[in-house]
Amino acid sequence: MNTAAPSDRPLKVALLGCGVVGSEVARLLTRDGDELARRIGAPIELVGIAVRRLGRARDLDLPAELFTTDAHALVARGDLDVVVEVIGGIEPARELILAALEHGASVVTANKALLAEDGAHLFEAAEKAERDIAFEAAVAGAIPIIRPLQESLAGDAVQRVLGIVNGTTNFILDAMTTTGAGFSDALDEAQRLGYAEADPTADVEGFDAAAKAAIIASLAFHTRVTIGDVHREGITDVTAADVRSADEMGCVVKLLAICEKISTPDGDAVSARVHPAMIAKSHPLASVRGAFNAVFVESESAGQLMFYGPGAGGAPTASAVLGDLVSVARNRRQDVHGPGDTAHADLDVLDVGRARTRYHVSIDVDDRAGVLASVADAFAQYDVSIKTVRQEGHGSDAQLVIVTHEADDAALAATVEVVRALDMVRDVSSVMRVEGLN
Ligand SMILES: NC(=O)C1=CN([C@@H]2O[C@H](COP(=O)(O)OP(=O)(O)OC[C@H]3O[C@@H](n4cnc5c(N)ncnc54)[C@H](O)[C@@H]3O)[C@@H](O)[C@H]2O)C=CC1
Ligand SMILES: N[C@@H](CC=O)C(=O)O
Ligand code: NA
Repeated sequence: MNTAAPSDRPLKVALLGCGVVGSEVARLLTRDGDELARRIGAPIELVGIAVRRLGRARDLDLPAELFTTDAHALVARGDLDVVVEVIGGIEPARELILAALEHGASVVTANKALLAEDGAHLFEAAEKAERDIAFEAAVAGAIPIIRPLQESLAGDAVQRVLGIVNGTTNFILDAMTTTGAGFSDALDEAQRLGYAEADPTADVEGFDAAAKAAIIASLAFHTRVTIGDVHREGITDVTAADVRSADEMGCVVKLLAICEKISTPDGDAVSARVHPAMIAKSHPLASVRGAFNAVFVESESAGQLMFYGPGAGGAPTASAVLGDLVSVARNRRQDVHGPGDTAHADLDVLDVGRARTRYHVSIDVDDRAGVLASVADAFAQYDVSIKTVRQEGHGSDAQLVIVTHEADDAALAATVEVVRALDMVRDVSSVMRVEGLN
């Protein structure tokens, strides 16, 4: 175990993974090593890079001896100060991080999937080893959001966080909205640009955003939220018609992560959900384009804050990784460690049915007398109040487009079931939540 407090000796760093993010970290670490050493107060030495295959053409000017396929042996050297994990996925990333901490290294990771599934275990291991685990890159790429939640807002009471936290899906929805691009062409381009996860299902089905929502909710509300607690819907069912309807209402469609603290008769609880939503063009999140991300935080004393910037891609993510590297290396040098985990609030996580928002519902109907009254009755049955209703098309193309006032998710879901069963209703073709509209 590396117990020595390094004062002037070089800090030894190992890199696990040399893909989109890892290769950019290695490149910047090599190029800017002297400047980073001045910022840390000690030289840094990249002592090893774990890769899956040796000999792959990598555009890096580094000696071949640095590369190894034995990541386990690398983290077990016993003389490392910092291990940077950018392999991704659950295993072997988890066992490598735990071994790194056990051998006395602090850890920097971009691995939201692992943090959202088993963060508690990693934080506990870091605490026991008296080392840091830093993960700014895990949420919203280059945007500083982890540190603001952990430190800058530590004296405030965060009430709600609304974010666009997945670059790939924002890139796809933006392309569908602005150029009319098809879903799969836009996804191919996002993959080519290095935004997508190794398996892009994680992006388009909302798993990546749900992992980030779990991390945000845990930090914002000082509690434990795992990915399994987050209601998740992806963007694969969003159609060109949804995008058009949103536009007609003065909205755009975005994949949102929404984390809220909710008062219940039994005390405070949290809710975390990820789903596509129509958001008013006047809302600051509506203007987030391409692979950019933004996180909108509402807190008691600060009011509204927005954090905005590049949310994905090799260089932006490497920026966050290197920021963490400097920070944990400074701590190593002084033999101290950072704030660690605060999950003392121990709040219940509410089912999505308890979340309240507004809805846009498109219903394909028979164009005949009484249909509007029957549909309105179904909404009234569950106390879902209608704000606007309009009819589009005629005859076999008739459609009712309803926008509701705020209602419980469970009440809306029950209403939709009843509407779907009406014999004048051919289909409920789209149900989408609406945010940020007055
Ligand atoms: N690409 C992006 O924009 C962002 C990625 N992240 C996260 O950063 C991490 C890395 O992502 P990318 O670089 O995009 O993925 P990537 O798939 O390009 O790179 C991962 C690399 O790890 C290597 N690898 C897999 N198993 C290994 C093992 N056992 N030993 C050594 N190397 C191994 C793979 O061969 C690959 O080269 C993931 O956790 C991802 O979620 C976070 C923010 C943004
Ligand atoms: N695949 C992710 C990468 C960053 O976290 C995304 O698209 O946002
Ligand atoms: Na970040």
